[in-house]
Amino acid sequence: QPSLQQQIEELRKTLRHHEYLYHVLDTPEIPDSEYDRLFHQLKALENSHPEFITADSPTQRVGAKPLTSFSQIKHEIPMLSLDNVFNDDEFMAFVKRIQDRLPFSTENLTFCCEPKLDGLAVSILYENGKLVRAATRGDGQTGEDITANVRTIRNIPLQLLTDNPPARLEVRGEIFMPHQAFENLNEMALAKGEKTFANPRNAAAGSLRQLDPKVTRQRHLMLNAYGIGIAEGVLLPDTHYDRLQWLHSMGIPVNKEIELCGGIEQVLKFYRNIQEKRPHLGYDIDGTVLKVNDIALQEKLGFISKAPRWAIAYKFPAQEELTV
Ligand SMILES: Cc1ccc2cc(C(N)=O)cc(O)c2n1
Repeated sequence: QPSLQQQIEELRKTLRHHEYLYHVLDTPEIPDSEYDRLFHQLKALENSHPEFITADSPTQRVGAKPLTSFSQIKHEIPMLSLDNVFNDDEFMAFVKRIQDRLPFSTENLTFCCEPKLDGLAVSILYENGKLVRAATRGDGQTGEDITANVRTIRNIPLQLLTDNPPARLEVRGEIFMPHQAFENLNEMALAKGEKTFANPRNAAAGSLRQLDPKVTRQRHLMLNAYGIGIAEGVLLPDTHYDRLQWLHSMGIPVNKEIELCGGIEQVLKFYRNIQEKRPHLGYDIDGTVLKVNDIALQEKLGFISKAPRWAIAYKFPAQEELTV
């Protein structure tokens, strides 16, 4: 007969596994009713033995009580924004500037290409695999502490799914509100005579800046990771794409449209392909993000005053207000 603590730990492990399957892989193996049964079993055990409750338990997603204000967080590594291009020629000029700065002829530079989600950039810090802090990008140097709100977002793991987590790992990503959640939110707001949001990005921003996590929890936000900031006690893969796959393997959600493109033609093909898919992705994007895949090259290229030399956002032409 396993001890009470073993039963609790076993239930937590099972629930984390099913959260990962459902929220990150989109491949649930049990019906929601079974997940709820396990969740309530854990909740009951923890309620009858509160001394065993830990902050990283799946039951601890919603913060205790609302905050009265947000504290500030200084980013140890600045969160920079991206330079933009708006047509093929400008993109090709971007690539040429890169090639002029790299010694060898880089005819076929490999780019890691992804849709540019239209949400809010955040920083999420894991220490020894446990989510300890989350912050908005803010002005790039200082952001707001939104840890309690981020903990309520279902596809963000409270604990990394790995047996040997890095001492410190800062995940950077975009938090967004899918179209379905946005429509439901505005429908309910209308029904209650409350104000509606103009677009999913504003709705996500408003939902993250809630002082009461119980409100944030109802907003069905999602994260897609796009990079790594602080990384201590771990040897990172040496390409951007492999780093994203590594995050994904530990339970961090990554956008499934991301792919590697060798050379300008393939990148432009990716851009047009995402533009075609845009109307039915189920969430707002405002372009693509194209990054030199090789980390050593990224480091060689460095940053211009405010943005990396090694990455560019190739935006879509401005569209009349998105009718979601
Ligand atoms: C470096 C950087 C900065 C902002 C970003 C923003 C997005 C985005 N909005 O999806 C994706 C990225 O790969 C980004 N990468």
